Amino acid sequence: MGVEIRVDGLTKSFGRQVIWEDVTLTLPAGEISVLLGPSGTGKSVFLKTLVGLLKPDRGHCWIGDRDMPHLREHDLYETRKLFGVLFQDGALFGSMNLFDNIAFPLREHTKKSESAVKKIVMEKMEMVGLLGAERKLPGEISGGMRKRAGLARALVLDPEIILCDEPDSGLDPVRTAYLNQLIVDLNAETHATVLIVTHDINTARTVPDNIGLLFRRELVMFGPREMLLSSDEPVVRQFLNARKVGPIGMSEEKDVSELEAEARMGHDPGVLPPIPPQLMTGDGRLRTTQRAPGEWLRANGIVPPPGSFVDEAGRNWLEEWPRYVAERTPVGGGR
Ligand SMILES: Nc1ncnc2c1ncn2[C@@H]1O[C@H](COP(=O)(O)OP(=O)(O)OP(=O)(O)O)[C@@H](O)[C@H]1O
Repeated sequence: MGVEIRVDGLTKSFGRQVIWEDVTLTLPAGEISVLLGPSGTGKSVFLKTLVGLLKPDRGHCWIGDRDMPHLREHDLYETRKLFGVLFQDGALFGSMNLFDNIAFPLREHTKKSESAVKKIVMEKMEMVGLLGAERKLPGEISGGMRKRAGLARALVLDPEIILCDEPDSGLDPVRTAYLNQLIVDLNAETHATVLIVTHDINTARTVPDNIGLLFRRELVMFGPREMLLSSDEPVVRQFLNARKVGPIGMSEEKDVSELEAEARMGHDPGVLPPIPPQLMTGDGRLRTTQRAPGEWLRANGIVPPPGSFVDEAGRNWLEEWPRYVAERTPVGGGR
């Protein structure tokens, strides 16, 4: 079962450059969260700080009763084993074939026999669709395959927490859809707590239980997917709807004159598009952390935009949900 991560008052700077200040949020155990933000707002720095690769200036990051920034080297090393991290470029060793790359954490952190290592590596390679590519070098395969190999490597220690830094960058939309499905299925199976950094708005809108947005050195908002998808907050609205109108400009933020010009031109943020149904497991199983469509909106008295929760096949999930749940029991609970 995944673990909760509580981030409290986290602040990070490099020299005089403050990256973000006073970030406070809770990543609920077993849920999928997405972190968004314009380029350079420190999303990768945030992931590296969570896993203890970077030290914050101040603040806490609690994994259970362990506060990552304040652990001694040995405890930090041990706690890191709870994490599986998919770095932006897959971070594979160029001189090792895929099998050895994926086996690396097992050989490094466990005393498993080579036959046990082989069994786990092959299982994870099958999971990400890489069987048959064991002997290939990272330089001989496509970017999408490298991502999947990076993901397989992140999974070999059966992590409680999975951090993915732009898993979809450089992937075509079809491969992105497959990877998103893989992450949702994995989460259902293992109950790992997942945090994904992405620029892909479709991923952000459909995959997570929660969404957070970094902008202007702070966490503007973090909460349930439906809360951000129905938010009036200009930055959140602009980002989640990929619009030009709003506070975010080409070089991070627009200045006052640009915003005044937009106002004079009569640009308005427009109507909210329909809220899409959340991506569910590939084989129709129910995740234990899955919330009912529209649950957060109903609890907060918000009427969703017309057409919300209708999928590509025209099914309305607000109506389908009770029957769907009645036919299923939640899946997983892996460990
Ligand atoms: N080790 C480091 N030393 C100094 N500055 C750093 C270091 N790592 C990151 N930075 C700076 O921190 C800022 C945030 O970088 P980061 O890569 O986290 O942004 P990001 O939001 O992930 O961007 P993108 O979406 O483009 O990947 C950048 O200005 C970067 O130059």
